[in-house]
Amino acid sequence: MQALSSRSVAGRSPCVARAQGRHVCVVPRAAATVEKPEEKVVGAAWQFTQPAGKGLGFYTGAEDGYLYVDQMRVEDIRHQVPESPFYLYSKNRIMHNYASYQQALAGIDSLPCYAVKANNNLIIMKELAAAGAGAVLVSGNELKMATVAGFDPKRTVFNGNGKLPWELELAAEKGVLINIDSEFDLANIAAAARKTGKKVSVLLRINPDVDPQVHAYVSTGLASSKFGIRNSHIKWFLDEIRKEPLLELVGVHSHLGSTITKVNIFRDAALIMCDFVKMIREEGFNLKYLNIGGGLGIDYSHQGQVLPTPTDLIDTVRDIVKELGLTLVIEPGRSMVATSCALVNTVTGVKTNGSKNFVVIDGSMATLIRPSLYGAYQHIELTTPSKEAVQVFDVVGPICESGDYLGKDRELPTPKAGDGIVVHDAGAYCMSMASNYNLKMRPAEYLVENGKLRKIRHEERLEDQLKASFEGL
Ligand SMILES: Cc1ncc(COP(=O)(O)O)c(C=O)c1O
Ligand SMILES: N[C@@H](CCCC[NH3+])C(=O)O
Repeated sequence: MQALSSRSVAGRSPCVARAQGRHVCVVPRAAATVEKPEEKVVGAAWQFTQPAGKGLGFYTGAEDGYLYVDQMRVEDIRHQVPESPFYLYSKNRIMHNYASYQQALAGIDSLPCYAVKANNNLIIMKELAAAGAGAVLVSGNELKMATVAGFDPKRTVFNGNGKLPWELELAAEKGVLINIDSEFDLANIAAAARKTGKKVSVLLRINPDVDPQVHAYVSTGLASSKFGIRNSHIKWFLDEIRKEPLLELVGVHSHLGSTITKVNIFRDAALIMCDFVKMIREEGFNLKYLNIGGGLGIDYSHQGQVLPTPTDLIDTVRDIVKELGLTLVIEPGRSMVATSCALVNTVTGVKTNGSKNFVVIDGSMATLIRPSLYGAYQHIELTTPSKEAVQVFDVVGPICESGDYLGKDRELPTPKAGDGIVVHDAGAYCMSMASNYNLKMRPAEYLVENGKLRKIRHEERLEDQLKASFEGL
């Protein structure tokens, strides 16, 4: 390993408790007025005005025990909103999370790209684009949506192991940075460049083969991964790129995985990438970008877990980026939006099978699949204080699958039909992974913004499904 590996990271701030998740504080109550869902013009970059923990995002009121979002009671919102379940977001929290990355990146050349796959709500994308974020995309439709949202295509990265010719042509046309994932992907990117006549800036996606210590389904940077090039073939890739006058190799990319909770993992990978950068430069390429992907985890446990912040993450690679004179590209998704949202559900009923108690709610694995798919924990609580007996419940949906659950073995005050119950940290990979299984309709989305409730996406209707089936009504 080269010089950097033996050095400690100068100026690294100690890990501090993440200012995310549930906070307890007293705030004045605001009435829940719903704004009409029509589009709003997005103004200049949003100014962050509230410090974390003071009515920022979701928290329990210390005096009344109600669940709040910013200054509004979730229970009041629930009574204003006709649909259930629905996703409820705090704009303050989203912009605070983005501002945390901006602050962390101070002092280095950087391109923070929001991973649209985490949440592709157009209004949320518009807010982040207006605040100056770039975007990381994995499909042509994400690119189209990002363009509508106002992201500058030249500040977007197109990633993926199965990019289609039409998607690559669109990306080439718009001047998007494109990651090379394999031999065939390189051939397709070159073909797109030739077809459009555009010069394309490309990055090589390299697997540093560092274990991110996460669920196998969200681990992406090992040598065994389906993503990225074969490292042993790197010279072949360089030779092929050299032969293509319309391709310019401008950087290297790695993405280790998601829900990562230790920043030394990012440093280990960055050091390996540093060796690749040096080797590629020696081959005569003028690299500008080191893209370390996304992957920073959040405290889903709500137990005050001490997790690294964006500053901890950036500080761990700061010296590497500076020494190499590169622009650092980051691709956060989860850590930008997860904590900004709760899925608000209604209790349908409570039952027992003799050995287990169940709270049956109207949300399900179709609305939010992470617990069913990964066994992921997302914190669950009632929207109102309760003096009912606390029991252990599985919180389940109505889908015709035994794997349809939102939480297992949760201690909750016994709720009754009609009560509000939320699944926390639902801003990332929840709505964007929702489905129509059992013909459940994907839910509406609401945003709390400046003390007001704004509908930012309609609930899907059965008519939409019938139209897609050429039937209409
Ligand atoms: C290439 C790439 N970049 C960025 C992300 C975003 O990751 P996260 O949401 O964990 O920050 C992902 C998803 O894991 C990804 O595959
Ligand atoms: N969908 C996953 C994350 C996948 C990240 C994309 N590579 C999750 O919910 O945790």
